[in-house]
Amino acid sequence: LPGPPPPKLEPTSLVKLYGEFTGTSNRKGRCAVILTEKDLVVQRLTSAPVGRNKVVLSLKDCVGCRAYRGNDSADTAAYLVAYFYPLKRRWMSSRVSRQRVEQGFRLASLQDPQANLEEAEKWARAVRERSARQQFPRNGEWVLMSQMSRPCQMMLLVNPQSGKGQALTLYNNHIQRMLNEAGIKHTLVITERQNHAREMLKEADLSQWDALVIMSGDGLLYEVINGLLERPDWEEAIRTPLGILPGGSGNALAASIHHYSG
Ligand SMILES: Nc1ncnc2c1ncn2[C@@H]1O[C@H](COP(=O)(O)OP(=O)(O)OP(=O)(O)O)[C@@H](O)[C@H]1O
Repeated sequence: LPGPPPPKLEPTSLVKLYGEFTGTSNRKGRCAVILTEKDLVVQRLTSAPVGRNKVVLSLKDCVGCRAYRGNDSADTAAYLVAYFYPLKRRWMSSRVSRQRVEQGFRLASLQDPQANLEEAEKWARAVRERSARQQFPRNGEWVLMSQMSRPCQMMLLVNPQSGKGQALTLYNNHIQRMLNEAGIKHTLVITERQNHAREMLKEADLSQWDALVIMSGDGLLYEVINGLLERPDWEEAIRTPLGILPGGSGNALAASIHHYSG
C-alpha cells in the first residue's frame, strides 16, 4: 500500500523548522510539525483529506513552550509541549473567549535520550522566540511581544472573600497553571483581612517585584493603590506596574480599565 500523502508544505522561505513527531497520547499517530514566523502548523500524517487533519495555531496566542524527558528512564523519547489561548466560540454561544489548547509531541527519532531532549529544547526555544517576535497594537502603535516588559517576579494578591470565593477558585483552576505555562514566577499572597494589603504595600520592599497583580473586585486594588500612595517614596512606588484580574462580583474597575486601555 502507498504510505500517507506528503504534507502540503508552506512556502519554504516561511518554514523555520520542520519535524515529524508522534502525539503524546497516541504514539502511532504521526504528524508533521511546521514552525513558520507566525504559526505552528500541525498536520496529521494520514491518508484522509488534508483539511480535516491540519491545525494552524497562531504564535500570537502562544503563552509558553517547554521540553522535558518522561518519567520512564528506559524511554529514550523527549517531549515538547506548547500552550495556546486562541479566541474561540463556545458551544451554543455567539460570544468568543480565549480557550486553552495544549499541543504535545513525542520526539523519539534518535537512540540517545540526550539528543532527543536537545532537539525538543531547540523546538521549544524557537517557538518561544518566535512568539516573542509577534506584534500587538498598543496605544495606536505596533509593539513586539518581547517589548512589553514581561514581569519575571510578580506578587499576586488574592482576596479569598472576593466574589463569594470566586477569586481563589479562579486562581487555583486557571491562573496558577497559566503562569506556570508562561514561565512567570510569582508569589501568592492571600489577604487575611481588610487593610492587610494596604499595610503590606506601605512597608514592602518594592525592588523585589516587577509587577503587582491584584485578583479581586474593586476593593483590593483600591487598597493596594492607597498603600503605595501612603509611602514616603510614593512617587516612585506608584510607578510599579499593576495588573488586575477580575475576581469580584462587579469588577467595574477592571472592566473600565480594560475598556479604556483597549
Ligand atoms: N480575607 C479577607 N476577609 C475579609 N475581607 C477581606 C479579606 N481580604 C480582603 N478583604 C476586604 O474585602 C473588601 C472587598 O473586596 P473586593 O472588592 O475585592 O471583592 P468584592 O466586594 O467581592 O468585589 P466587587 O467590588 O467586584 O463587588 C476589600 O476592601 C478588602 O479590604
